Amino acid sequence: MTVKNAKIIWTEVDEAPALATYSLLPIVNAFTGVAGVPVETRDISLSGRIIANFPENLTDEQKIPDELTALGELAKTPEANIIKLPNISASVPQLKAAIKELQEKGYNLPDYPEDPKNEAEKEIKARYAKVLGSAVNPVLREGNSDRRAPLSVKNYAKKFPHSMGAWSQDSKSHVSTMNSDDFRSNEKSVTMSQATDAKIEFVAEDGTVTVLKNKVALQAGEVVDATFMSVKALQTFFGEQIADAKEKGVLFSLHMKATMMKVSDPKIFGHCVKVFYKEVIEKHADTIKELGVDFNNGLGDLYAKLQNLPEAKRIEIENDIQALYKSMPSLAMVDSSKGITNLHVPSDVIIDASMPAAIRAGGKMWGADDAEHDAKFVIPDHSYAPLYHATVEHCIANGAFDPTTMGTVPNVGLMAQKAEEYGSHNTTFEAPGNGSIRVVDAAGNVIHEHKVENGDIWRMVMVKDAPIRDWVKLAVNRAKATGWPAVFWLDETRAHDAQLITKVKEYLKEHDTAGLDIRIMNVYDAAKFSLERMRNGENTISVTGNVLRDYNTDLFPILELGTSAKMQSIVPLMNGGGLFETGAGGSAPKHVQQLVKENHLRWDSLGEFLALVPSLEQLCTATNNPKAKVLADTLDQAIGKLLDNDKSPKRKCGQLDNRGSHFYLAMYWAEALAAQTEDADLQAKFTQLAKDLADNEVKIVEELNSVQGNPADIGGYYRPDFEKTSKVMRPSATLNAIIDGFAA
Ligand SMILES: NC(=O)C1=CN([C@@H]2O[C@H](COP(=O)(O)OP(=O)(O)OC[C@H]3O[C@@H](n4cnc5c(N)ncnc54)[C@H](OP(=O)(O)O)[C@@H]3O)[C@@H](O)[C@H]2O)C=CC1
Ligand SMILES: O=C(O)CCC(=O)C(=O)O
Ligand SMILES: [Mg+2]
Repeated sequence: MTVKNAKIIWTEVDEAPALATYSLLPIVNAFTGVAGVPVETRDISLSGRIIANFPENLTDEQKIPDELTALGELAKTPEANIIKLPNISASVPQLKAAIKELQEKGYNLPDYPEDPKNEAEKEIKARYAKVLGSAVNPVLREGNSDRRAPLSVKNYAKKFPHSMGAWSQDSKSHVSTMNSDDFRSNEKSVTMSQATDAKIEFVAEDGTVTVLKNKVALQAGEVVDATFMSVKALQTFFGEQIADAKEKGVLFSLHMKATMMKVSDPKIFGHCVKVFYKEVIEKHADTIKELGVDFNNGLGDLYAKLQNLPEAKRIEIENDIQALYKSMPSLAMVDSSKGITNLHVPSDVIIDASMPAAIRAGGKMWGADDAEHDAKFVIPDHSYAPLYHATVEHCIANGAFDPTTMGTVPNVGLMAQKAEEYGSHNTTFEAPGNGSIRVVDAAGNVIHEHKVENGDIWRMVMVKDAPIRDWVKLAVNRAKATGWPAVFWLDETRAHDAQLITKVKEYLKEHDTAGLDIRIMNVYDAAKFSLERMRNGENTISVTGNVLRDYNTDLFPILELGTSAKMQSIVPLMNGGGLFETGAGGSAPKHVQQLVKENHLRWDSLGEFLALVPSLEQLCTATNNPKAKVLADTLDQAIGKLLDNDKSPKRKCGQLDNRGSHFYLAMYWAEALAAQTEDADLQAKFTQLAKDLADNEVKIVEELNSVQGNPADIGGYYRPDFEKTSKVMRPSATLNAIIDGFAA
């Protein structure tokens, strides 16, 4: 069946993947163009989304339509064929920086009102809230996730193993987590027997009722949880962990997901900053209040606002901060040369990437002395901390993993329709006082109720029935396709998981599971089981909820492949169609800094290459265009050759980088198209291109590599200048002439 308007949508995003697109997309367009495969771009970058939300302030030329909302709608239809590159999930400091850059570029945008004073400012803040945090992925993810390392990629890691830091059996590194009064222990969960419109209310101690959320539509069969983090317990926990890190002589580090959990986690982060810097904050309480410092934005917010003080006062506070460090444990650093600590910005240390990086490095993080040290990894809530606890424990006992012999742990993740915690932004609240917070159905029955204290972080979390059923199906399919054990990481002693286990058992009955090894294990046991098998070279599918989907798909690939950029990430959409995510990593801000400094971009576009294959296959089916299938098959061969010949970008300036790897992909792809005989027309067209690229290989690589070593001007960070960036990302006149000539 052909699908109307079928085309491939390539998303324009931020930072390193956006820069890579400047080089890669002209090549992709040239190849798809001659095969009649339509590829269109949509701007869902942070700056693009900001611009789209304030049309009335802008000139016609500056305006951008709301592409994200349109793509969100598209993702609910069978036509969807979206290649989704990683984008910035902005913290408040990043959002403010992006607004400032746009203002300087002549966009008449309002400042971000941190503390709105009137209705107009409240409205502006609400509009900016739409682009804050993880605002893109949950909108597009209308399906569950299938992330894995293709065999060719696994073989590449075996042939060209990445470095792994050594683990010592004397390592003092460890995970610290709460054991009571956190989200995990306070959780209550039910499965709705019928649909209702629920309300969330705060009932003060004097009985006054305040509505926190007027209407939450709940479906029959939906799993609905409520829980809270006690702020008193959290503060006590932070105090204890700071003292313990000092006593054990390890770095203190905090690992949160303040980007995706944009309401709860910045608050938890803020409490940690306030406990760590308590002495200074108390001593200068009046000044800090006057400055309007918001510690949820990190210590960096204090440093930024100190600039508004008279010099003597500023220096006094800065000196007090330095003096405080003498009595505190050393902090893990993000950039020791610039004095940026783990507690400076809530989006610098993001747990899914930060914990695997530390584990890969032998359980170490960087200290202020620019050396690696053992660390305390603080992960306050204990729902998912056992994953890292088990991994650290396993590595201390058994040493680092060996990429040449280890097995693989792919993931089937429950993600669709804003599943679980990652969809809870609109239903997370700070308790406005002492009392209780309750969820009440349309008939007035209480679904959940918790006694809370002022400032406690309460949230309601939902997952719908249809995504759960689809997730079980996907897990069974993957187990059948591989013959590997599939483990549902669910804990019968956790309220939410107990509801899910009932459903999983029910939905498994819908499939023929004879001969399959399907298990249900809690997080710690599942991690231990998978790690042990992985060490023995055995493969185990992890079937998890949304948070562990995120954590596992960075942790295991970073250990197995050195980076999650080499993952294949497919989201079969529930209404048909596909979302093809590129890798499982982020937008790598460090890579942009390197490009700007020395014109070397080490971003690996393998994720983009891998995403394009199933996207082309889907387009072939949707449009009945067999040429798209030929493109897909030959691209797959080209990727294999690229890996085999190790033409992936290297890390150091002067070596082959992102641009050079794109050249090799083009050459190998053209060669494969020239060699195939299925489509004579494509064969004829690509034979000359393959020859032109091969004949000029030395010259092109020389042109691409010789520009490196000097600063590169891309005319912006959040909204780089198109012309300047094109020039930087397409520096080979020879390659450009060949590709543009072919496309013409
Ligand atoms: N799907 C999405 O949209 C996602 C978006 N994000 C966003 O990305 C930003 C950065 O997040 P962060 O947690 O630092 O994670 P990143 O994955 O961006 O960075 C961690 C490190 O991973 C390595 N890496 C990741 N992708 C690649 C690649 N394609 N090629 C080579 N190396 C790669 C780099 O390591 P090295 O230094 O060794 O080169 C990089 O510095 C944030 O704004 C975050 O919100 C994060 C995750 C997913
Ligand atoms: O949306 C985000 O902020 C990050 C997504 C992410 O880390 C993931 O899906 O792996
Ligand atoms: Mg992630």
